Amino acid sequence: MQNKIIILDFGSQYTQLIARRVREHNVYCEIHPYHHVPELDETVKGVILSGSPSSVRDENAPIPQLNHIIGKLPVLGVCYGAQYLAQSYGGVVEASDSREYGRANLEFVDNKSKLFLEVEDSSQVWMSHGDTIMQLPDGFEIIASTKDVKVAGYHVAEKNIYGIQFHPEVYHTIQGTQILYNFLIDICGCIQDWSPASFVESTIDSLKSQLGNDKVVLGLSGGVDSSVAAILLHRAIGNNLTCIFVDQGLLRKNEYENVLESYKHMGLNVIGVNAKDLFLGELKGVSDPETKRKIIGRLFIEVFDGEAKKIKDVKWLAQGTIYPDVIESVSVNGPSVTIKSHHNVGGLPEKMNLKVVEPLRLLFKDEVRRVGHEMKISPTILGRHPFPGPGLAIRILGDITPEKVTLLQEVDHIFIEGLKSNGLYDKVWQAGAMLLPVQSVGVMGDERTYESVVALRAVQSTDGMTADWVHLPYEFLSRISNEIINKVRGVNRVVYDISSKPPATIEWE
Ligand SMILES: Nc1ncnc2c1ncn2[C@@H]1O[C@H](COP(=O)(O)OP(=O)(O)OP(=O)(O)O)[C@@H](O)[C@H]1O
Ligand SMILES: O=c1[nH]c(=O)c2[nH+]cn([C@@H]3O[C@H](COP(=O)(O)O)[C@@H](O)[C@H]3O)c2[nH]1
Ligand SMILES: NC(=O)CC[C@H](N)C(=O)O
Ligand SMILES: [Mg+2]
Repeated sequence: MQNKIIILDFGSQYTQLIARRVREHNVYCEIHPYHHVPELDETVKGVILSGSPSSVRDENAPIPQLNHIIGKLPVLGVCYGAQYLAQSYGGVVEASDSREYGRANLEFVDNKSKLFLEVEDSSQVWMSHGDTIMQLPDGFEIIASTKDVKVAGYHVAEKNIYGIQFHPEVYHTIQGTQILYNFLIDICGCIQDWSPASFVESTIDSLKSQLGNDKVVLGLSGGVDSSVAAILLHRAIGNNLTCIFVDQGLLRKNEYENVLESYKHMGLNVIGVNAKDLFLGELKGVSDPETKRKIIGRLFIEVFDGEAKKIKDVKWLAQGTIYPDVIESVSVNGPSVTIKSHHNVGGLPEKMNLKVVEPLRLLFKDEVRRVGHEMKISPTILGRHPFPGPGLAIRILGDITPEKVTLLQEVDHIFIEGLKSNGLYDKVWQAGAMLLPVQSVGVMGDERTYESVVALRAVQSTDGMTADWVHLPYEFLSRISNEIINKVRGVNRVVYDISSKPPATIEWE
């Protein structure tokens, strides 16, 4: 990779989207919190400042250190980023009556400006701001306006700064892709060298030099991420890699056997560990979601550690951690908050004997799949729905018992097999069932029942960061609901989750 873009995050809900759009142009980028601007080397070609829920007028408004950037690299400020730059050079930003949320059209656009080459005169853009740049500092030139807002875009030639009030990263900004292309390629001079093939090559090289002749154990789950990580590592260090698949007692029905079987022909060295009693024992009576996650994270590491000791001289633990796991788990991104502690990131114990290596830590799920495809991993593995490491523990709301696990495994099995046999599995990004800590009254065979409620969830997504519920056919839902209630003892009611993410999340805990 010869070049990259740095995105400074001020906590906008769209920061991840900026990253995705940049990568869609085959340009690698990294998100950093606004208060941890990384060292710049010659590979960094430009900087994008994100939007923010804060106002530049707030007393505690986020303020970045840009001294070593401005004038040296092209900078694009988006919304808050643009407002911040304008204000910091003496411009005026006010909470004005001309707030804009949603669609707007450019009334004026200087399409001779490098940023707006090819952008059409009345191009539709997407706005989301309450503050408005009322006055620009000297040397700032307006390059776009809307009906309500005079400064929808500006350029500072002397400092190589561009600012835009609208969001080029959202799909509703129709020419956002073009605008980002102009910034990345024409203004920053990036080479479009970020591709699955280049990722595979450069990752294998850097794994080789990072790991040398060291031994590594990898947590293998049968999922997409750890399978891709395993193949990358296997190509880099061969038999110094041992994969460990843990049955934490919270897997899907028959999952343990199926997964072990599916890895048989991949040339990997895989060890299966039955740790059901350990996990279920420590989780007994625990009902707080974050506590469950932390316990599970810790136990996984204990099991990996134990297995590593048996192999001797193991120095590293590899995991299939990907970008969303990191983003949601820790507030690495400064102002964005911890949503939930993914077991493999936020759930790790403070002290660890093994050093962690995570070759996919900077990728989104769809990128991981593309990398897997590049390495010719079987479509059956790459097409699997994601399944969280804590497994059914975060789908059983409240405390966990072996009986609840068995019940939910049966429900999940009926649902997933139903999706498969009806040709719906591949149309859904992720699906599963939740066991609610709720009993409801029913009537079965003329008798009163007082039994559990389960919720089915099926979502569409590209990267797990945002998701929408799938409009599964009523006919299908009706048959599945019947089958579950008829076959699974203890369930007398099935509901379907129709919430998107945000505001909900995919898993219920
Ligand atoms: N049962 C397990 N045994 C060993 N390691 C696991 C297990 N479950 C999860 N892990 C580790 O935790 C990481 C994160 O889990 P996660 O579910 O996000 O990814 P995945 O299982 O590899 O892929 P997918 O998202 O498709 O399920 C995995 O990549 C793997 O390293
Ligand atoms: O390995 C994992 N360990 C975890 O602790 C964890 N929590 C959520 N997930 C998965 O991440 C994606 C987003 O989930 P949420 O919308 O529930 O945050 C979904 O695909 C979830 O299944 C996890 N995966
Ligand atoms: N999307 C944004 O960056 C918004 C910036 C600022 N909070 C405003 O309302 O104007
Ligand atoms: Mg998984």
